[in-house]
Amino acid sequence: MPKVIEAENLSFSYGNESIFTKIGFSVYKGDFVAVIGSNGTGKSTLMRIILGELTPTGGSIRILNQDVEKFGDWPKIGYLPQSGLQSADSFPATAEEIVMANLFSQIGLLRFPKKKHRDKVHQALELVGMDAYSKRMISELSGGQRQRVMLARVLVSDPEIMILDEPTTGVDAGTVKSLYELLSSLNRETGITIVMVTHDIGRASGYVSRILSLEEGSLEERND
Ligand SMILES: Nc1ncnc2c1ncn2[C@@H]1O[C@H](COP(=O)(O)OP(=O)(O)OP(=O)(O)O)[C@@H](O)[C@H]1O
Repeated sequence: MPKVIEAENLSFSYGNESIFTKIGFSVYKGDFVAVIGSNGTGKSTLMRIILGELTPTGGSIRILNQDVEKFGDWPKIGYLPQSGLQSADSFPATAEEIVMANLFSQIGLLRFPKKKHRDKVHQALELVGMDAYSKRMISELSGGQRQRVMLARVLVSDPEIMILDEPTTGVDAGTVKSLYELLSSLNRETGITIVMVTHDIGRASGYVSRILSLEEGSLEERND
């Protein structure tokens, strides 16, 4: 399988605080990778480096065969940041609008969505089991329902790679299971590559194909 993310000798520091040193890993097309590690070991930092939001202090990172600083095809990468919409209590938008917002690069900011865009939004909401809530204000949804809407928002642009930073935060055990099942079936059926930061490896390990562990500045593949 081709490599879709490749890190070599990657180091990162915030000022004098070294977060990791000379780590290396590859993610292959169709992988479902869990990234685990204790609080503060740099998992979110690593995701933000993959996304080109932070510049490494050493080494290189390539995404879809291009150096990340030259990469321009960001619609192919879907990102669900940590605690995406958990605190959006007064956010004045419906579920449908939140998902649609991720299509504006295709629609054009000042144009109106066409039927094909509306259909895509509904398909994405249906995929995560939230189409019945499409007209609901996001502030009127539970934490788990918001997380599903955020996943639909990532999925609507048909990304090749999804980067999910703790997608199950604030989600009850039953919903966690169905979210993992959903991710796993998307991964198997569409071949989408998923990189997911999680603290919940106990439950996630049954669904993911590989586990990368970031501890004390080093990254290792776990085979359990
Ligand atoms: N903008 C920043 N400036 C300085 N230090 C930062 C910044 N962001 C994060 N840090 C520090 O870098 C370290 C790694 O943070 P990061 O958020 O990447 O960890 P994490 O592994 O995702 O943690 P958690 O599991 O708690 O979400 C932490 O010690 C954190 O305090």
